[in-house]
Amino acid sequence: MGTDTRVYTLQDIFRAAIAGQKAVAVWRLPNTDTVQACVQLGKQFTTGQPQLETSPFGFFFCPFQTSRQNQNLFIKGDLYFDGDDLVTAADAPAQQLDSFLKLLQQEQQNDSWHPSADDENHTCQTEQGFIDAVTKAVAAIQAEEMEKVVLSRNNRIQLPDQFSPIAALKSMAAAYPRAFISLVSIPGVGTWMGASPEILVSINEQQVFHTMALAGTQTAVENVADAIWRQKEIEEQAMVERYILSCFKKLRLRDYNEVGPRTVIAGNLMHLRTDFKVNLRDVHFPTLGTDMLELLHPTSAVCGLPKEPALQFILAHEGYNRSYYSGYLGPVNGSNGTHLYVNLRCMELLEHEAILYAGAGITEASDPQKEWQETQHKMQTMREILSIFG
Ligand SMILES: C=C(O[C@H]1C=CC=C(C(=O)O)[C@@H]1O)C(=O)O
Repeated sequence: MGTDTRVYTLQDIFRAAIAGQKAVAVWRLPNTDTVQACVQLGKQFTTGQPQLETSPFGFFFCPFQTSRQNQNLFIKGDLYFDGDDLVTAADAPAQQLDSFLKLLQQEQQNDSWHPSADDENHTCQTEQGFIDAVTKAVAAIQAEEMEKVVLSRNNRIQLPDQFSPIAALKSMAAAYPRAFISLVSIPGVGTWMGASPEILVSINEQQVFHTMALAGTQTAVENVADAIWRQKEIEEQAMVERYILSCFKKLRLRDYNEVGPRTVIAGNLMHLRTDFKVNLRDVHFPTLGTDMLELLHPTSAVCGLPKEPALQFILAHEGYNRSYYSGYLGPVNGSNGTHLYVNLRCMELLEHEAILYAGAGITEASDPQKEWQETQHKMQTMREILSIFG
């Protein structure tokens, strides 16, 4: 790896990536201050099932369900920005690196992004459509076709004239210190930003594997110790826990540490969360990250339980393509390890509009109107950021 001694800002790097038609990912891990970024110089982004242990450094961006249109993507870290320095990978293609550095030095002024294509993918469900789907889901659960299903929707809103992706990212980082903050922009694919509260799979520098069961939602109270949870949310979260435990069981892994459920804050909301950790050095299970990722996604926090009937219900009744919402994203084999988060509390950027995404866990005790309200509250996480631009 080589280090360019000139001082660049995150904005310089993002703008150069957009001007040069490069894929770029920017992220900030929870409870840290450093905003990191990586840029891929080549044009091949599609990848198969992520293999975490053997992957080069980069950033995965994977959909809820893979299809021809929504593939697993990988932004290889040809260039890495750690908040101060720009570092080049030893195998970065020399010619493309040269052109990129020229673009950087020219100081691009344009605050744009690789827009998502404005197609039928972005049809939005009406309030009545969502409520009808929830009503059908409750009936299907009562008929014992499944125990839980997560139904979601999207909503298009006009982007403010002054909108800037890097300014929005910085606002997210300041507003949501406990969230995983991200901005991903890929030519021909689109641009997504979000503030996720949910780890899917993470492996830190000490080789500690971490996943979590996050579910149950209510608006935040000042003191989390005062939070009172209804039976509905307790059961909803317990199902996610049960699902994670079933994945450990499939891998015959018994040596995990479980803490929770406890109440956690996520922006304007609170959730119930149970953390599961495994010391990979103790269990001698080097592929646990890859194996769990394959088993976990999509978890019952975004799909349902049992997984298959819940998935079929979603595909039949949601009425739109989730695309990369409720997929997963994050850096792999970086200086802080591998950190894949569920793509929640997010939005997709078209040229002049943002598409906000949110879902809610439906159980037999769900009230359709309340579930609609819950998706409104979840969309507030991104609305809040857009409102900063007036
Ligand atoms: C599906 C979403 O949230 C999940 C994560 C936490 C709580 C959830 C819930 O209470 O329904 C969802 O399972 C979303 O934010 O779009």
